[in-house]
Amino acid sequence: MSRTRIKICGLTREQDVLDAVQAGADAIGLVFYERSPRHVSLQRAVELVRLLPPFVTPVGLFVNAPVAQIEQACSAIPGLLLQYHGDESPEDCARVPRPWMRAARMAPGFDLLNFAQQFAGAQAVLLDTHVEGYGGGGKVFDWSLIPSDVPAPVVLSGGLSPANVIDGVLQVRPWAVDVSSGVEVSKGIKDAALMQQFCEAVREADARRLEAQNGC
Ligand SMILES: O=C(O)c1ccccc1N[C@@H]1O[C@H](COP(=O)(O)O)[C@@H](O)[C@H]1O
Repeated sequence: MSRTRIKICGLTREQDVLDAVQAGADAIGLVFYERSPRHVSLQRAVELVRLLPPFVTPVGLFVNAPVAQIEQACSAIPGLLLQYHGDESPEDCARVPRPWMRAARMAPGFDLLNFAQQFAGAQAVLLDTHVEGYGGGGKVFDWSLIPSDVPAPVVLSGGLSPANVIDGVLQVRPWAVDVSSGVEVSKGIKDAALMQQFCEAVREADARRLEAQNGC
């Protein structure tokens, strides 16, 4: 069993990046969507990424962005993983030759298997709750909507917090979890203790999975 990877999204401040790394984040998310309260400029993103140690991945979140903007971000931030969180088509997602994942907006009736097949070039599908706007709404969706045979690594997202992430990991068994609102004091301002609790809860869930697997 591989441990559950952790992405903390929507970082805007140096101290939050340091605290996220200290807590054990595997990836940090930088929101390049101008309408988000967590939006960062490219210059700011570059400053934040400079604080990352090796093996912590910067993720750039885009919503229907022009290709030139994505290319500019990729040139400025080597190693940027792209998160497409809008209405991008599979062709849109493949335009910039970088690893990418595509967000699915989960709601009753949504055909996730078909979606994952359409976006077969993705490194992962990120499952977020269907909310007004595009995401970061802090709302949980019904995890029973997720089929057991999604043909791509799953990143579970949408309203996760230290209080519910153990259940999420045990029920969904995702490749990774992604959190934003659930570790914030206000939009774009993270809380060190909440990030720590979130990462500890994921470790606890992994330990319980391992125990169950070993029949303890
Ligand atoms: O964070 C945002 O403001 C945002 C804006 C537009 C699209 C996605 C956004 N955030 C992503 O939404 C999910 C769920 O976030 P939350 O934990 O429910 O707040 C997550 O992947 C964020 O990266």
